Amino acid sequence: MSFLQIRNVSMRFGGLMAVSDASFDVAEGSITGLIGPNGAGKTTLFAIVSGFQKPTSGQVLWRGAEITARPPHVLAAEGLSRTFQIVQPFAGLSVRENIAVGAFLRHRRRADAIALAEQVAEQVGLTAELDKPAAALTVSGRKRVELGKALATQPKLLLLDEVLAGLNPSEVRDIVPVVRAIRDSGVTVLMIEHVMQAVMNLCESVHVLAQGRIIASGTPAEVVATPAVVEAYLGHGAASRLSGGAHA
Ligand SMILES: Nc1ncnc2c1ncn2[C@@H]1O[C@H](COP(=O)(O)OP(=O)(O)OP(=O)(O)O)[C@@H](O)[C@H]1O
Repeated sequence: MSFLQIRNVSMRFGGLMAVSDASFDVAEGSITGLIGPNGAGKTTLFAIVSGFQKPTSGQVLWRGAEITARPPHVLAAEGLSRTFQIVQPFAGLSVRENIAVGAFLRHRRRADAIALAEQVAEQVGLTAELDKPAAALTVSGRKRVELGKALATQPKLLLLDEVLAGLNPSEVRDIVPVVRAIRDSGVTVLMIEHVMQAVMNLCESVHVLAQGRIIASGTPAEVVATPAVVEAYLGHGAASRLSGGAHA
């Protein structure tokens, strides 16, 4: 049985099919990538999987049970959490308190939530920043807080929406092992990512969305060598131009 199954999911906004008949599976214990050009429908698909949006049609199954349109807080309690592309820490709260917001899902007592937050802060490399106001952190620090907040809900499946966007190459190199360690601790990861260096390093399998459709699935090396993927990113005819088969 697949851990997560996305079955023929479509999402229409007026005349626009943001996601069109998308199907793919995520294996338990994997780091799976979801890539594609801007506007391909990746965030919309995440919103559907995490219960923030109800698809026009199709189903999401998790551990064999249908979870389509189950509310986000119910899914979080069941072990499915997500991060957001635009990170918005609670500005008046410290890093410790921000991460504890996630931990309160599992603990009623403040002391317990804070203890879990401190444990998670170590996992995401924020121990030295625990007392700082979250708003005082760099982009990279705020991304770690967002990751920590989701991790503090103790997910079994973690959806990461562009955690590496806006980071410089050395910051990306620093976060890649953090994501890998999260998976190694038993959390299945599905990540939207534009930073291909990280996708190549981290993901065992990748699904490519373009104009709402899954156009390729495979290992990172397989999908980047797929002509349809090259064309989705670089335009019609790009694949044959790159391989020297035609002249622009
Ligand atoms: N609530 C909405 N109402 C109308 N159109 C929407 C809505 N949400 C997304 N869209 C449209 O759906 C399409 C897919 O958007 P989505 O944000 O899912 O793409 P994406 O692949 O995540 O893009 P990016 O990589 O730029 O974040 C876009 O054309 C977007 O404008």
